Amino acid sequence: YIWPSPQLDALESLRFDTDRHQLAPFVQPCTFFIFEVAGKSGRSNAADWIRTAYHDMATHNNVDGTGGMDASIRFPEEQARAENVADGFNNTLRIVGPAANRYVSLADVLALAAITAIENCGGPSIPFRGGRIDAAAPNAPGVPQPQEDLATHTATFKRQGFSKTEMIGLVACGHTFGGVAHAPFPDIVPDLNDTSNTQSVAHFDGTPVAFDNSVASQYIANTTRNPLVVGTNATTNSDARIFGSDGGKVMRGFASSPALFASTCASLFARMLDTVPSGVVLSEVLSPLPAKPDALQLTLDGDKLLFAGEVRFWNTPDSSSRTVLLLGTDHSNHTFNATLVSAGTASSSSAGAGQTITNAWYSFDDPGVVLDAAAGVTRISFSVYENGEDAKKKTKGKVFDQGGRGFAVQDAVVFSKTSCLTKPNAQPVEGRLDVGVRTGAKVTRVFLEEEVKDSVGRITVVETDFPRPAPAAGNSTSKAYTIWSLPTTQSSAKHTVGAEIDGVKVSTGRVVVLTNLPACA
Ligand code: HEM
Repeated sequence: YIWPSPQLDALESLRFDTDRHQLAPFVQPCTFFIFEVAGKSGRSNAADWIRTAYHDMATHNNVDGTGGMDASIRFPEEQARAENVADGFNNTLRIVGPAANRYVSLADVLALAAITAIENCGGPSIPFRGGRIDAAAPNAPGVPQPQEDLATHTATFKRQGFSKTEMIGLVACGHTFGGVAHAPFPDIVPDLNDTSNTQSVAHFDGTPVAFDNSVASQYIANTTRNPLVVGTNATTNSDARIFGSDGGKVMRGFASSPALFASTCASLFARMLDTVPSGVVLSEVLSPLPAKPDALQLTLDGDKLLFAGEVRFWNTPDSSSRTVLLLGTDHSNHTFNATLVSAGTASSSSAGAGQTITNAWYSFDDPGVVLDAAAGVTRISFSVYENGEDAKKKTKGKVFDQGGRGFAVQDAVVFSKTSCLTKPNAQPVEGRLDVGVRTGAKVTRVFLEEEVKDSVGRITVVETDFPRPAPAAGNSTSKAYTIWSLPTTQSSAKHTVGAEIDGVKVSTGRVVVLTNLPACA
Protein backbone atom coordinates (compact mmCIF):
# COMPACT_ATOMS: atom_id res chain seq x y z
CA TYR A 1 0.00 0.00 0.00
CA ILE A 2 0.99 3.61 -0.33
CA TRP A 3 1.88 5.59 2.79
CA PRO A 4 0.10 7.49 4.35
CA SER A 5 -2.96 5.39 5.10
CA PRO A 6 -3.77 5.89 8.79
CA GLN A 7 -5.48 2.53 9.26
CA LEU A 8 -2.94 0.44 7.35
CA ASP A 9 -0.06 2.38 8.91
CA ALA A 10 -1.36 1.57 12.39
CA LEU A 11 -1.99 -2.08 11.51
CA GLU A 12 1.43 -2.39 9.90
CA SER A 13 3.07 -1.01 13.04
CA LEU A 14 1.29 -3.36 15.41
CA ARG A 15 1.97 -6.25 13.02
CA PHE A 16 5.65 -5.62 12.32
CA ASP A 17 7.14 -3.28 14.93
CA THR A 18 6.70 -6.03 17.47
CA ASP A 19 9.30 -4.70 19.91
CA ARG A 20 7.90 -1.20 19.91
CA HIS A 21 4.28 -2.09 20.54
CA GLN A 22 2.17 -3.60 23.23
CA LEU A 23 1.84 -7.26 22.26
CA ALA A 24 5.19 -9.06 21.91
CA PRO A 25 6.58 -8.16 25.36
CA PHE A 26 3.80 -10.28 26.88
CA VAL A 27 4.90 -13.42 25.04
CA GLN A 28 8.62 -12.92 25.71
CA PRO A 29 9.50 -15.36 27.08
CA CYS A 30 6.80 -17.72 25.82
CA THR A 31 6.36 -19.07 29.34
CA PHE A 32 5.23 -15.61 30.48
CA PHE A 33 1.87 -15.67 32.27
CA ILE A 34 1.16 -12.22 33.58
CA PHE A 35 -1.11 -13.35 36.38
CA GLU A 36 1.48 -15.61 38.01
CA VAL A 37 5.22 -16.20 38.11
CA ALA A 38 6.40 -17.29 34.64
CA GLY A 39 6.81 -21.02 34.26
CA LYS A 40 5.12 -21.88 37.56
CA SER A 41 1.41 -21.91 36.76
CA GLY A 42 1.33 -24.31 33.81
CA ARG A 43 -0.32 -21.54 31.81
CA SER A 44 0.94 -18.88 29.40
CA ASN A 45 -0.33 -15.67 27.85
CA ALA A 46 0.53 -17.15 24.44
CA ALA A 47 -1.82 -20.15 24.85
CA ASP A 48 -4.61 -17.92 26.21
CA TRP A 49 -4.32 -15.59 23.23
CA ILE A 50 -4.51 -18.40 20.65
CA ARG A 51 -7.50 -20.05 22.34
CA THR A 52 -9.22 -16.64 22.59
CA ALA A 53 -8.88 -16.05 18.85
CA TYR A 54 -10.36 -19.47 18.08
CA HIS A 55 -13.30 -19.02 20.44
CA ASP A 56 -14.02 -15.57 18.98
CA MET A 57 -14.04 -17.03 15.46
CA ALA A 58 -15.88 -20.25 16.38
CA THR A 59 -19.32 -18.61 16.38
CA HIS A 60 -19.07 -18.14 12.61
CA ASN A 61 -21.92 -19.48 10.52
CA ASN A 62 -20.92 -19.60 6.87
CA VAL A 63 -24.52 -20.07 5.75
CA ASP A 64 -26.04 -16.95 7.27
CA GLY A 65 -22.75 -15.04 7.44
CA THR A 66 -22.98 -14.23 11.14
CA GLY A 67 -20.18 -14.49 13.70
CA GLY A 68 -16.45 -14.82 13.16
CA MET A 69 -13.49 -12.72 14.27
CA ASP A 70 -15.38 -9.72 15.59
CA ALA A 71 -14.34 -9.50 19.26
CA SER A 72 -17.79 -10.66 20.36
CA ILE A 73 -15.89 -12.77 22.93
CA ARG A 74 -15.61 -9.53 24.95
CA PHE A 75 -19.31 -9.69 25.84
CA PRO A 76 -19.91 -11.10 29.34
CA GLU A 77 -22.86 -12.97 27.87
CA GLU A 78 -20.53 -15.01 25.62
CA GLN A 79 -17.97 -15.54 28.38
CA ALA A 80 -20.70 -16.87 30.69
CA ARG A 81 -21.47 -19.75 28.30
CA ALA A 82 -20.26 -23.24 29.20
CA GLU A 83 -18.46 -23.36 25.82
CA ASN A 84 -16.32 -20.41 27.00
CA VAL A 85 -15.46 -21.63 30.47
CA ALA A 86 -12.24 -20.38 32.21
CA ASP A 87 -10.64 -16.96 32.59
CA GLY A 88 -8.33 -17.03 29.55
CA PHE A 89 -10.59 -14.77 27.48
CA ASN A 90 -10.87 -12.09 30.09
CA ASN A 91 -7.13 -12.33 30.78
CA THR A 92 -6.39 -11.87 27.08
CA LEU A 93 -8.70 -8.89 26.73
CA ARG A 94 -7.17 -7.21 29.76
CA ILE A 95 -3.67 -7.44 28.29
CA VAL A 96 -4.23 -6.85 24.60
CA GLY A 97 -7.36 -4.67 24.73
CA PRO A 98 -5.44 -1.40 25.25
CA ALA A 99 -3.74 -1.90 21.85
CA ALA A 100 -7.07 -1.21 20.11
CA ASN A 101 -7.70 2.27 18.79
CA ARG A 102 -9.81 3.99 16.16
CA TYR A 103 -7.77 2.40 13.37
CA VAL A 104 -7.21 -1.07 14.85
CA SER A 105 -10.36 -2.80 16.05
CA LEU A 106 -10.29 -5.09 19.06
CA ALA A 107 -10.97 -7.97 16.63
CA ASP A 108 -7.84 -7.02 14.66
CA VAL A 109 -5.92 -6.88 17.95
CA LEU A 110 -7.14 -10.39 18.90
CA ALA A 111 -5.99 -11.70 15.50
CA LEU A 112 -2.62 -9.96 15.85
CA ALA A 113 -2.21 -11.25 19.40
CA ALA A 114 -2.63 -14.83 18.18
CA ILE A 115 -0.19 -14.22 15.32
CA THR A 116 2.34 -12.56 17.62
CA ALA A 117 2.15 -15.48 20.05
CA ILE A 118 2.53 -18.12 17.32
CA GLU A 119 5.33 -16.36 15.43
CA ASN A 120 7.20 -15.45 18.57
CA CYS A 121 7.04 -18.97 20.00
CA GLY A 122 8.51 -20.92 17.12
CA GLY A 123 5.57 -20.90 14.74
CA PRO A 124 5.56 -19.96 11.06
CA SER A 125 4.98 -16.43 9.77
CA ILE A 126 1.25 -15.96 9.22
CA PRO A 127 -0.24 -13.72 6.53
CA PHE A 128 -2.26 -10.93 8.19
CA ARG A 129 -5.06 -8.82 6.77
CA GLY A 130 -6.64 -5.98 8.76
CA GLY A 131 -10.06 -4.40 8.86
CA ARG A 132 -12.12 -6.60 11.20
CA ILE A 133 -15.10 -4.85 12.72
CA ASP A 134 -16.11 -5.24 16.36
CA ALA A 135 -19.54 -6.80 16.84
CA ALA A 136 -22.36 -4.72 18.31
CA ALA A 137 -23.85 -7.69 20.17
CA PRO A 138 -22.99 -11.27 21.19
CA ASN A 139 -23.13 -13.95 18.48
CA ALA A 140 -25.08 -17.19 18.55
CA PRO A 141 -23.27 -19.92 20.55
CA GLY A 142 -21.17 -22.39 18.57
CA VAL A 143 -17.79 -23.20 20.14
CA PRO A 144 -17.08 -26.96 20.21
CA GLN A 145 -16.84 -28.71 23.59
CA PRO A 146 -14.93 -31.90 24.44
CA GLN A 147 -17.96 -34.01 25.39
CA GLU A 148 -19.58 -33.58 21.95
CA ASP A 149 -19.37 -36.44 19.45
CA LEU A 150 -17.43 -36.54 16.18
CA ALA A 151 -20.50 -35.89 14.01
CA THR A 152 -21.26 -32.75 16.02
CA HIS A 153 -17.66 -31.52 15.75
CA THR A 154 -17.57 -32.22 12.01
CA ALA A 155 -20.79 -30.25 11.57
CA THR A 156 -19.51 -27.43 13.79
CA PHE A 157 -16.30 -27.05 11.78
CA LYS A 158 -18.30 -27.23 8.54
CA ARG A 159 -20.46 -24.34 9.80
CA GLN A 160 -17.24 -22.44 10.57
CA GLY A 161 -16.01 -23.12 7.01
CA PHE A 162 -13.57 -25.99 7.57
CA SER A 163 -13.61 -29.50 6.08
CA LYS A 164 -13.04 -32.64 8.14
CA THR A 165 -9.37 -32.76 7.14
CA GLU A 166 -8.99 -29.07 8.00
CA MET A 167 -10.67 -29.71 11.35
CA ILE A 168 -7.99 -32.24 12.24
CA GLY A 169 -5.33 -29.78 11.17
CA LEU A 170 -6.72 -26.76 13.00
CA VAL A 171 -7.23 -28.64 16.27
CA ALA A 172 -3.67 -30.01 16.11
CA CYS A 173 -2.28 -26.56 15.24
CA GLY A 174 -4.09 -24.99 18.22
CA HIS A 175 -3.30 -27.79 20.61
CA THR A 176 0.46 -27.51 20.12
CA PHE A 177 0.07 -24.78 22.77
CA GLY A 178 -1.28 -25.04 26.32
CA GLY A 179 -3.47 -27.69 27.80
CA VAL A 180 -6.55 -28.36 29.91
CA ALA A 181 -6.71 -26.86 33.40
CA HIS A 182 -8.18 -28.50 36.47
CA ALA A 183 -10.37 -25.64 37.72
CA PRO A 184 -12.57 -25.24 34.62
CA PHE A 185 -12.40 -28.96 33.69
CA PRO A 186 -12.26 -30.94 36.98
CA ASP A 187 -13.76 -33.99 35.27
CA ILE A 188 -10.93 -34.10 32.72
CA VAL A 189 -7.92 -33.07 34.82
CA PRO A 190 -7.43 -33.85 38.52
CA ASP A 191 -5.66 -31.52 40.92
CA LEU A 192 -2.01 -32.24 40.04
CA ASN A 193 -0.54 -31.01 43.36
CA ASP A 194 2.49 -29.71 41.52
CA THR A 195 4.27 -26.53 42.71
CA SER A 196 5.66 -25.96 39.20
CA ASN A 197 2.17 -26.30 37.71
CA THR A 198 0.00 -24.49 40.25
CA GLN A 199 -3.07 -24.37 38.00
CA SER A 200 -2.86 -28.10 37.31
CA VAL A 201 -2.73 -27.86 33.53
CA ALA A 202 -2.47 -31.19 31.71
CA HIS A 203 -0.58 -30.13 28.56
CA PHE A 204 -1.46 -31.30 25.07
CA ASP A 205 2.19 -32.10 24.34
CA GLY A 206 5.60 -32.00 25.99
CA THR A 207 6.32 -28.49 24.66
CA PRO A 208 3.26 -26.43 25.67
CA VAL A 209 4.78 -23.00 25.04
CA ALA A 210 6.38 -23.85 21.70
CA PHE A 211 4.88 -24.31 18.29
CA ASP A 212 6.11 -27.68 17.04
CA ASN A 213 4.73 -30.93 15.67
CA SER A 214 5.14 -32.88 18.93
CA VAL A 215 1.36 -32.78 19.42
CA ALA A 216 1.32 -35.06 16.36
CA SER A 217 4.56 -37.02 16.80
CA GLN A 218 3.68 -37.97 20.39
CA TYR A 219 0.16 -38.92 19.29
CA ILE A 220 1.52 -41.16 16.52
CA ALA A 221 4.21 -42.63 18.81
CA ASN A 222 1.55 -43.41 21.43
CA THR A 223 3.51 -41.45 24.01
CA THR A 224 1.03 -38.58 24.15
CA ARG A 225 -0.35 -37.39 27.45
CA ASN A 226 -2.88 -35.09 25.77
CA PRO A 227 -5.83 -35.09 28.23
CA LEU A 228 -8.28 -34.93 25.29
CA VAL A 229 -6.69 -38.08 23.79
CA VAL A 230 -5.82 -40.31 26.73
CA GLY A 231 -8.10 -38.83 29.38
CA THR A 232 -9.68 -41.37 31.73
CA ASN A 233 -13.15 -40.29 30.66
CA ALA A 234 -13.59 -41.44 27.05
CA THR A 235 -16.56 -39.09 26.54
CA THR A 236 -14.33 -36.01 26.70
CA ASN A 237 -11.54 -37.43 24.51
CA SER A 238 -12.47 -35.22 21.58
CA ASP A 239 -8.92 -34.90 20.23
CA ALA A 240 -8.72 -38.71 20.07
CA ARG A 241 -11.92 -38.87 18.00
CA ILE A 242 -10.87 -35.98 15.75
CA PHE A 243 -7.22 -37.02 15.22
CA GLY A 244 -8.34 -40.59 14.50
CA SER A 245 -11.26 -39.66 12.24
CA ASP A 246 -9.27 -40.25 9.02
CA GLY A 247 -7.37 -43.25 10.34
CA GLY A 248 -4.55 -40.98 11.52
CA LYS A 249 -3.48 -39.90 8.01
CA VAL A 250 -3.22 -36.15 8.70
CA MET A 251 -1.46 -36.69 12.03
CA ARG A 252 1.03 -39.14 10.46
CA GLY A 253 1.87 -36.49 7.87
CA PHE A 254 2.38 -33.88 10.59
CA ALA A 255 4.43 -36.28 12.71
CA SER A 256 6.80 -37.06 9.87
CA SER A 257 7.27 -33.49 8.66
CA PRO A 258 7.67 -30.44 10.89
CA ALA A 259 7.71 -28.35 7.70
CA LEU A 260 4.35 -29.73 6.55
CA PHE A 261 2.90 -29.09 10.00
CA ALA A 262 4.19 -25.49 9.96
CA SER A 263 2.98 -24.66 6.46
CA THR A 264 -0.42 -26.30 7.01
CA CYS A 265 -0.87 -24.42 10.29
CA ALA A 266 0.19 -21.09 8.74
CA SER A 267 -2.57 -21.34 6.16
CA LEU A 268 -5.21 -22.73 8.56
CA PHE A 269 -4.48 -20.07 11.19
CA ALA A 270 -4.70 -17.38 8.50
CA ARG A 271 -8.06 -18.73 7.37
CA MET A 272 -9.28 -18.96 10.94
CA LEU A 273 -8.32 -15.33 11.60
CA ASP A 274 -9.76 -14.12 8.29
CA THR A 275 -13.14 -15.71 9.05
CA VAL A 276 -15.31 -12.64 9.54
CA PRO A 277 -19.03 -11.82 9.40
CA SER A 278 -20.33 -11.28 5.87
CA GLY A 279 -19.99 -7.69 4.74
CA VAL A 280 -16.62 -7.17 6.43
CA VAL A 281 -13.94 -6.49 3.81
CA LEU A 282 -10.39 -7.21 4.89
CA SER A 283 -7.33 -5.41 3.55
CA GLU A 284 -4.63 -6.92 1.38
CA VAL A 285 -2.11 -9.13 3.20
CA LEU A 286 0.13 -6.57 4.89
CA SER A 287 3.83 -6.58 4.09
CA PRO A 288 6.29 -4.35 5.88
CA LEU A 289 7.05 -1.08 4.11
CA PRO A 290 10.79 -0.95 3.25
CA ALA A 291 10.94 2.62 4.61
CA LYS A 292 8.19 3.97 6.81
CA PRO A 293 7.91 7.49 8.21
CA ASP A 294 6.48 7.51 11.71
CA ALA A 295 5.23 10.10 14.20
CA LEU A 296 5.68 13.04 11.82
CA GLN A 297 5.00 16.35 13.56
CA LEU A 298 4.88 19.88 12.22
CA THR A 299 4.92 22.72 14.72
CA LEU A 300 4.31 26.32 13.73
CA ASP A 301 6.83 28.59 15.45
CA GLY A 302 6.20 32.15 14.20
CA ASP A 303 7.31 32.18 10.56
CA LYS A 304 9.05 28.82 10.90
CA LEU A 305 7.77 25.27 10.74
CA LEU A 306 9.58 22.71 12.89
CA PHE A 307 9.42 19.34 11.20
CA ALA A 308 10.15 16.29 13.36
CA GLY A 309 9.70 12.56 13.02
CA GLU A 310 11.27 9.19 12.50
CA VAL A 311 11.73 6.66 9.74
CA ARG A 312 12.04 2.90 9.96
CA PHE A 313 14.10 0.90 7.50
CA TRP A 314 12.88 -2.68 7.44
CA ASN A 315 15.36 -5.55 7.75
CA THR A 316 18.33 -3.22 8.06
CA PRO A 317 21.01 -3.84 10.68
CA ASP A 318 22.69 -1.00 12.55
CA SER A 319 25.69 0.54 10.83
CA SER A 320 27.98 3.35 11.88
CA SER A 321 29.07 3.96 8.27
CA ARG A 322 25.62 4.75 6.95
CA THR A 323 24.28 8.21 6.14
CA VAL A 324 20.56 8.78 5.82
CA LEU A 325 19.25 11.91 4.17
CA LEU A 326 15.73 13.26 4.32
CA LEU A 327 14.87 14.85 0.98
CA GLY A 328 11.93 17.26 1.08
CA THR A 329 9.95 19.23 -1.48
CA ASP A 330 8.14 22.46 -0.62
CA HIS A 331 5.11 24.22 -2.11
CA SER A 332 7.27 26.02 -4.71
CA ASN A 333 8.80 22.71 -5.77
CA HIS A 334 12.12 23.62 -4.18
CA THR A 335 13.94 20.84 -2.41
CA PHE A 336 15.70 20.71 0.93
CA ASN A 337 17.55 17.98 2.75
CA ALA A 338 18.66 17.07 6.24
CA THR A 339 20.91 14.37 7.67
CA LEU A 340 19.07 12.08 10.05
CA VAL A 341 20.37 10.69 13.32
CA SER A 342 20.38 6.99 14.10
CA ALA A 343 17.78 6.17 16.72
CA GLY A 344 19.07 2.63 17.13
CA THR A 345 17.57 -0.64 16.07
CA ALA A 346 14.54 -2.63 17.12
CA SER A 347 13.74 -6.21 16.34
CA SER A 348 10.60 -7.78 15.00
CA SER A 349 9.59 -11.38 15.63
CA SER A 350 7.17 -11.35 12.70
CA ALA A 351 9.57 -13.43 10.60
CA GLY A 352 8.24 -16.49 12.42
CA ALA A 353 9.99 -19.72 13.41
CA GLY A 354 11.73 -17.97 16.27
CA GLN A 355 13.61 -15.67 13.92
CA THR A 356 13.84 -11.94 14.36
CA ILE A 357 14.31 -9.14 11.87
CA THR A 358 16.41 -6.10 12.75
CA ASN A 359 15.05 -2.72 11.79
CA ALA A 360 17.02 0.52 11.79
CA TRP A 361 15.33 3.70 13.00
CA TYR A 362 16.45 7.25 12.16
CA SER A 363 15.05 10.39 13.65
CA PHE A 364 14.94 14.10 12.96
CA ASP A 365 13.34 15.29 16.12
CA ASP A 366 15.53 17.58 18.19
CA PRO A 367 14.77 20.34 17.30
CA GLY A 368 13.62 18.97 13.97
CA VAL A 369 14.22 20.29 10.49
CA VAL A 370 13.53 24.05 10.49
CA LEU A 371 11.50 25.12 7.47
CA ASP A 372 10.28 28.47 6.27
CA ALA A 373 6.55 28.38 7.08
CA ALA A 374 5.52 29.99 3.80
CA ALA A 375 7.47 27.41 1.81
CA GLY A 376 6.08 24.50 3.88
CA VAL A 377 6.52 20.89 2.85
CA THR A 378 4.51 18.73 0.47
CA ARG A 379 6.40 15.46 0.37
CA ILE A 380 9.56 13.75 1.52
CA SER A 381 11.70 10.79 0.56
CA PHE A 382 14.86 9.23 1.94
CA SER A 383 18.27 8.49 0.53
CA VAL A 384 20.57 5.96 2.18
CA TYR A 385 24.33 5.88 1.63
CA GLU A 386 26.27 2.85 2.83
CA ASN A 387 30.03 2.42 3.46
CA GLY A 388 31.97 5.11 1.69
CA GLU A 389 29.25 6.28 -0.67
CA ASP A 390 29.30 10.03 -0.75
CA ALA A 391 26.11 11.72 0.34
CA LYS A 392 27.45 15.11 -0.71
CA LYS A 393 27.98 14.04 -4.30
CA LYS A 394 24.50 12.52 -4.22
CA THR A 395 25.74 9.42 -5.99
CA LYS A 396 24.84 5.78 -5.51
CA GLY A 397 22.54 6.36 -2.54
CA LYS A 398 19.54 4.11 -2.39
CA VAL A 399 16.36 6.15 -2.69
CA PHE A 400 13.15 5.28 -0.86
CA ASP A 401 10.36 7.29 -2.46
CA GLN A 402 7.46 4.88 -3.05
CA GLY A 403 8.21 4.50 -6.73
CA GLY A 404 8.73 8.22 -7.34
CA ARG A 405 5.63 9.40 -5.48
CA GLY A 406 7.41 10.37 -2.31
CA PHE A 407 5.71 10.33 1.08
CA ALA A 408 3.00 13.01 1.13
CA VAL A 409 3.12 15.35 4.13
CA GLN A 410 0.10 17.35 5.27
CA ASP A 411 1.05 20.88 6.38
CA ALA A 412 -2.37 22.53 5.97
CA VAL A 413 -3.23 22.13 9.67
CA VAL A 414 -0.40 22.16 12.20
CA PHE A 415 0.00 22.52 15.95
CA SER A 416 1.12 26.01 16.97
CA LYS A 417 3.75 26.70 19.61
CA THR A 418 1.57 29.53 20.93
CA SER A 419 -0.67 26.89 22.60
CA CYS A 420 -0.49 27.50 26.34
CA LEU A 421 -2.09 27.08 29.73
CA THR A 422 -4.53 29.80 30.74
CA LYS A 423 -4.95 28.35 34.25
CA PRO A 424 -1.89 26.21 34.98
CA ASN A 425 -2.79 25.83 38.65
CA ALA A 426 -6.44 24.88 38.16
CA GLN A 427 -7.58 21.29 38.76
CA PRO A 428 -7.84 20.12 36.03
CA VAL A 429 -5.61 22.60 34.20
CA GLU A 430 -7.18 24.86 31.58
CA GLY A 431 -5.44 25.80 28.41
CA ARG A 432 -5.78 27.15 24.90
CA LEU A 433 -4.95 24.99 21.92
CA ASP A 434 -3.70 26.94 18.94
CA VAL A 435 -3.60 25.39 15.51
CA GLY A 436 -2.14 26.98 12.40
CA VAL A 437 -4.25 26.73 9.25
CA ARG A 438 -2.33 27.30 6.06
CA THR A 439 -3.42 30.26 3.96
CA GLY A 440 -4.99 29.05 0.75
CA ALA A 441 -5.63 25.49 1.98
CA LYS A 442 -9.27 24.39 1.69
CA VAL A 443 -9.79 23.81 5.40
CA THR A 444 -13.47 23.76 6.34
CA ARG A 445 -13.19 22.45 9.92
CA VAL A 446 -10.59 22.00 12.64
CA PHE A 447 -11.54 19.87 15.60
CA LEU A 448 -10.22 18.22 18.73
CA GLU A 449 -10.54 14.44 18.58
CA GLU A 450 -11.14 12.23 21.57
CA GLU A 451 -11.24 8.42 21.37
CA VAL A 452 -14.08 7.09 23.49
CA LYS A 453 -15.81 3.74 23.85
CA ASP A 454 -19.48 3.52 22.92
CA SER A 455 -22.05 1.65 25.00
CA VAL A 456 -20.83 -1.73 23.70
CA GLY A 457 -17.11 -0.97 23.96
CA ARG A 458 -16.34 -0.01 20.36
CA ILE A 459 -13.89 2.85 19.92
CA THR A 460 -15.30 5.93 18.26
CA VAL A 461 -14.03 9.48 17.88
CA VAL A 462 -15.84 12.45 19.38
CA GLU A 463 -15.07 15.74 17.64
CA THR A 464 -15.16 19.21 19.18
CA ASP A 465 -14.92 21.99 16.61
CA PHE A 466 -12.48 24.88 16.93
CA PRO A 467 -14.38 28.12 16.24
CA ARG A 468 -13.41 29.69 12.92
CA PRO A 469 -11.52 32.90 13.73
CA ALA A 470 -13.03 36.17 12.52
CA PRO A 471 -11.04 37.40 9.48
CA ALA A 472 -10.29 40.81 11.00
CA ALA A 473 -9.37 39.52 14.43
CA GLY A 474 -5.70 40.17 13.77
CA ASN A 475 -4.75 36.91 15.41
CA SER A 476 -2.48 35.74 12.66
CA THR A 477 1.13 35.25 13.71
CA SER A 478 2.39 34.78 10.18
CA LYS A 479 1.18 35.39 6.68
CA ALA A 480 1.43 31.73 5.86
CA TYR A 481 -0.84 30.50 8.65
CA THR A 482 -3.92 31.73 10.55
CA ILE A 483 -4.36 30.64 14.15
CA TRP A 484 -7.54 28.85 15.23
CA SER A 485 -7.89 28.55 19.01
CA LEU A 486 -9.90 26.30 21.29
CA PRO A 487 -10.09 26.70 25.07
CA THR A 488 -9.99 23.25 26.66
CA THR A 489 -9.31 21.46 29.92
CA GLN A 490 -7.15 18.44 30.61
CA SER A 491 -9.02 15.17 30.69
CA SER A 492 -7.76 11.62 30.94
CA ALA A 493 -8.73 11.05 27.31
CA LYS A 494 -6.19 11.01 24.51
CA HIS A 495 -6.67 14.14 22.44
CA THR A 496 -5.49 14.67 18.89
CA VAL A 497 -6.26 17.41 16.36
CA GLY A 498 -8.15 16.65 13.19
CA ALA A 499 -9.39 18.71 10.27
CA GLU A 500 -11.46 18.58 7.14
CA ILE A 501 -9.20 19.50 4.24
CA ASP A 502 -10.59 19.53 0.69
CA GLY A 503 -13.63 17.67 2.02
CA VAL A 504 -11.47 14.86 3.45
CA LYS A 505 -11.11 14.24 7.18
CA VAL A 506 -7.54 13.88 8.38
CA SER A 507 -5.99 13.60 11.79
CA THR A 508 -2.67 15.23 12.56
CA GLY A 509 -2.14 12.16 14.73
CA ARG A 510 -0.32 14.30 17.24
CA VAL A 511 -1.32 13.63 20.83
CA VAL A 512 -1.91 16.86 22.71
CA VAL A 513 -0.98 16.68 26.38
CA LEU A 514 -2.20 19.90 27.93
CA THR A 515 -0.07 19.61 31.05
CA ASN A 516 3.07 19.73 28.88
CA LEU A 517 2.24 23.24 27.62
CA PRO A 518 3.83 26.38 29.06
CA ALA A 519 1.78 28.94 30.96
CA CYS A 520 0.33 31.67 28.73
CA ALA A 521 2.29 34.92 28.81
C1 HEM B 1 -13.30 -29.77 18.76
C2 HEM B 1 -12.56 -28.68 18.91
C3 HEM B 1 -11.92 -28.26 20.20
C4 HEM B 1 -12.19 -28.64 21.48
C5 HEM B 1 -13.28 -29.58 21.96
C6 HEM B 1 -11.24 -27.95 22.33
C7 HEM B 1 -11.19 -28.07 23.70
C8 HEM B 1 -10.29 -27.45 24.52
C9 HEM B 1 -10.28 -27.51 25.96
C10 HEM B 1 -11.27 -28.27 26.82
C11 HEM B 1 -9.24 -26.77 26.41
C12 HEM B 1 -8.84 -26.48 27.85
C13 HEM B 1 -9.12 -25.03 28.20
C14 HEM B 1 -8.76 -24.64 29.61
O1 HEM B 1 -8.39 -25.49 30.42
O2 HEM B 1 -8.85 -23.44 29.94
C15 HEM B 1 -8.57 -26.25 25.26
C16 HEM B 1 -7.44 -25.48 25.30
C17 HEM B 1 -6.89 -24.88 24.21
N1 HEM B 1 -7.39 -24.88 22.92
FE1 HEM B 1 -8.86 -26.07 22.23
N2 HEM B 1 -10.42 -27.19 21.56
C18 HEM B 1 -10.80 -27.33 20.25
C19 HEM B 1 -10.24 -26.71 19.16
C20 HEM B 1 -9.25 -25.75 19.23
C21 HEM B 1 -8.76 -25.00 18.11
C22 HEM B 1 -9.27 -25.16 16.68
C23 HEM B 1 -7.80 -24.18 18.57
C24 HEM B 1 -6.96 -23.16 17.82
C25 HEM B 1 -6.71 -23.20 16.55
C26 HEM B 1 -7.66 -24.42 19.99
C27 HEM B 1 -6.74 -23.82 20.82
C28 HEM B 1 -6.57 -24.11 22.16
C29 HEM B 1 -5.47 -23.62 22.97
C30 HEM B 1 -4.31 -22.74 22.51
C31 HEM B 1 -5.68 -24.10 24.26
C32 HEM B 1 -4.78 -23.89 25.49
C33 HEM B 1 -5.30 -22.81 26.37
C34 HEM B 1 -4.43 -22.63 27.60
O3 HEM B 1 -3.59 -23.49 27.91
O4 HEM B 1 -4.59 -21.58 28.27
N3 HEM B 1 -8.58 -25.38 20.35
N4 HEM B 1 -9.23 -26.66 24.11
